[in-house]
Amino acid sequence: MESQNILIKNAKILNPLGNGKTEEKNADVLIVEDKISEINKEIEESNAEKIIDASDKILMPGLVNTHTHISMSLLRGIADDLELDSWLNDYIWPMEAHLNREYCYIGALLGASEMIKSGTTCFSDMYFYMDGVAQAVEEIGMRAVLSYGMIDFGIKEKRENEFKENISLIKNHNNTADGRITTMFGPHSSYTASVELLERVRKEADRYNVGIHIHMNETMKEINDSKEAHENKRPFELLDSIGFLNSDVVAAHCVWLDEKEINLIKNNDVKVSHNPCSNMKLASGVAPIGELLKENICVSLGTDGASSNNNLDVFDEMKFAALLQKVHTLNPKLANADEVINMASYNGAKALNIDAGAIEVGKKADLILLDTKHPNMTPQSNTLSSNLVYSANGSNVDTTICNGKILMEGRKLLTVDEEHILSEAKRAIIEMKELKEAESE
Ligand SMILES: CSC[C@H]1O[C@@H](n2cnc3c(O)ncnc32)[C@H](O)[C@@H]1O
Ligand SMILES: [Zn+2]
Repeated sequence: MESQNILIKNAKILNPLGNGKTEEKNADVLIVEDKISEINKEIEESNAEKIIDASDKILMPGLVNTHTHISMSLLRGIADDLELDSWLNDYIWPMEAHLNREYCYIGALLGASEMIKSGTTCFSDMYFYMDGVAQAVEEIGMRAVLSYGMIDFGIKEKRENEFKENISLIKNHNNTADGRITTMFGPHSSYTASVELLERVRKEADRYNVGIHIHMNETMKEINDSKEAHENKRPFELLDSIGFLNSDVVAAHCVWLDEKEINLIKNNDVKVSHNPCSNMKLASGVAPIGELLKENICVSLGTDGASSNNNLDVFDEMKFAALLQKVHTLNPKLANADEVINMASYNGAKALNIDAGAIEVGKKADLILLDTKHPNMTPQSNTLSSNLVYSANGSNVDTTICNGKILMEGRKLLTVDEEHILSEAKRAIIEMKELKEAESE
């Protein structure tokens, strides 16, 4: 993709400050190569090859989705209204047995298209055939942190294979695609990965200087099973006992936490990815976000896969994050719009160790423009945060820019053929269903 200087004129800017607050200003923003190079009242037009008139638009950082299984977009709607255990064991894993590199590549293009169209510029993914996912990310132009989902169920040969897969992902793709792709280790959870696997993940993550992406404390069953299997230790206590916890760990879900585990998260600076839609849909529970924020723990937002959500729209996730805490605690002040905007941008970037998530000179130019000329964005609320969290949805996003390149403008995807992706995705899921049918005959 060609690099061009982009000048965004007359934008209403919403900038997360990282302390749970936001600032609003009217200014022009100049993008040079992959970075924001100037923010000023009036920037000279001759500085730019491309000018975007943002008079009726809100400019904010691209959203960061810190927990996805992007290729699961193919499995959207195949199993609804189930709790996690049955959903995974009876429906998802039997279907995933028929995945291959090509399907994961197509699923990733489908998921990435949906994300770009709803304002997400970066996601953290844990799945299979990650080489195919990396190819999709490279082509479509998003930023992503990729991990291979490691499951050994205590089987040594399986464990060796999981390390081979994740280490080859790191060797082939860490810091590639102009720095847009980085990698992590992805042990699925402490109920599917053995202690031996988790201990080695810590060592290898230190050796390769990459982070760790893991599901944690998602259901009450998980806590009970952990206590039974590991001398009364809850999942975070187990990970603490093997020296696993550190500031490079992104823990998805964190629904069922006791006080001791919240202290472990805080003291080890573990990053929490909150997934309210998935937690509600799988009836997993309500994460104690108020307690985490009180302890200044870095909470970001994730959609989880499109099969437990059932979309990848982080605007939905913001709204549900705010509403769920209010109805659960009967406190309308909890998870306010500013806090939620910070979770979806600044905190997500911090969790994934990427230099984006805010509109500041020197940051990566990962930015989105929302069109305010829509009935649901009119009249404008008292604050831009209120508009964006409570009124907006992903289809209000007009323009998506990642690493200084325009990926969508006027709602048209520029780097890929959307029609082709949709038809390929339909073909892939039909083929997978046929393979599954043939197997059960
Ligand atoms: C080993 S790759 C990732 C693995 O995780 C499965 N998955 C998707 N959503 C969830 C969830 O909410 N909890 C646990 N596991 C989940 C996905 O289907 C893959 O098998
Ligand atoms: Zn998940």
